[in-house]
Amino acid sequence: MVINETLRLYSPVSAVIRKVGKEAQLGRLVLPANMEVMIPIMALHHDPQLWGDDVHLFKPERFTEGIASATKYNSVAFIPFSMGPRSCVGMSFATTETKIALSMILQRYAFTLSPAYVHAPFPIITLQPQHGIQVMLHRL
Ligand code: HEM
Repeated sequence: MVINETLRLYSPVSAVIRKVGKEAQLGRLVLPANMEVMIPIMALHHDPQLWGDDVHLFKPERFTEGIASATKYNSVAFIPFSMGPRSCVGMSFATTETKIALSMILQRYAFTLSPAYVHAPFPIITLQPQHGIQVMLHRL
């Protein structure tokens, strides 16, 4: 739940681009062949119509009943790893690695943000903390 909520609010990849293979109808739009379409992952993850008025709050409990329930069964509302045949091949690896790293840290330390921390998510190819993330570790 914490990992999903982090990926929602701070999606490392903020958008993906796809090329239209052959002319296609998308709702009222006709997309010509070869047109490039940007899918704004970050905007979808921050859309109050999809997530509610508390969209900007960090609330891992949104995912208590899983992703399908959190997105009200709208499969494009949460796509940090993109979707379809060219979605991220590293998804399971990245998620497992994050769980292992977090559990190794939390078995040994409690941590809080340093007062020096300045919240400044900044997209440079991937989303990054502009001034780093200063934390204070407390050995358990
Ligand atoms: C939290 C971590 C990660 C996120 C959020 C992420 C997200 C994404 C996204 C959104 C795409 C689609 C990009 C596009 O179509 O333009 C992608 C593709 C890809 N990712 Fe990741 N990724 C992560 C970690 C990893 C890791 C750890 C690996 C390798 C071990 C990896 C390997 C790849 C590869 C090879 C593709 C291209 C797949 C293709 O085009 O068929 N990713 N990733």
